[in-house]
Amino acid sequence: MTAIRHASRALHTSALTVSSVFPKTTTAEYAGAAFPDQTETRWPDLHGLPEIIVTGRANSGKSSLLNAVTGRTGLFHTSSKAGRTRQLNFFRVGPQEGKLVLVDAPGYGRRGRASWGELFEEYITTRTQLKRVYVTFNGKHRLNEYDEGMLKHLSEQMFAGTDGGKQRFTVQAVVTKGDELPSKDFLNELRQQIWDYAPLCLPPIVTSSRMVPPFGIDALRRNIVEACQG
Ligand SMILES: Nc1nc2c(ncn2[C@@H]2O[C@H](COP(=O)(O)OP(=O)(O)OP(=O)(O)O)[C@@H](O)[C@H]2O)c(=O)[nH]1
Ligand SMILES: [Mg+2]
Repeated sequence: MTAIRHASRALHTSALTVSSVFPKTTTAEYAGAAFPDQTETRWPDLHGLPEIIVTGRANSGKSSLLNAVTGRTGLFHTSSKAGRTRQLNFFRVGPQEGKLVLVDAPGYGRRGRASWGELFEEYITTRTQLKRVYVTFNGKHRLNEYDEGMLKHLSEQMFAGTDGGKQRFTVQAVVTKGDELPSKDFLNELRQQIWDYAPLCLPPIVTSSRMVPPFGIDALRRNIVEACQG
């Protein structure tokens, strides 16, 4: 069984191209969830498909971003009220049994909850198929202490538990709500702040899920496919 899983993982990853994962009509389907406050977390078994997870402050536009990435409007539930996503939601993307998995996380910060943070922590420390963590920053706001804490923490966790210093996952910044960015200088400030706290964080991709057509999404799709090839 394990051998079959390894073989199928090799198949999944060898053929990854942007057009094979995200064709004009992208196949994306709900593949399970992991819930906070469980005595033992039950993780969806997705046969080792590569995964990426999207985190960020509550209401920063994570779920809207994933709708844009999959070309949907309501696949990922969104709300103008912070705290809409309350569990880790797994979505398989790509034809047949899927090529990769997108994971939508609850938000952190003043409007987040400790148990959501614990679930995220368990995910990033144990999920071996995790390839890249995407951290979203609302283009209207400066980083706050929660963002700084998350960036520092991810910088440590990237290498945690690996003897030879092998990186367990990479971290990519994404500026959301780019339609509301006050200025280019503000973006440069955000970029600098991110690097101050996470020097290895990949430079921000600027996006807007609200613009028609959405902005920066092709770059993000390419980035996701590249992350999942590794
Ligand atoms: N202006 C603008 N608003 C956006 C954009 N993307 C999302 N929003 C709005 O931001 C709000 C929050 O969006 P969500 O996608 O639910 O944010 P989230 O980070 O998933 O929120 P939680 O799950 O509550 O943490 C909604 O009112 C969205 O319409 C964008 O690109 N531009
Ligand atoms: Mg959400």
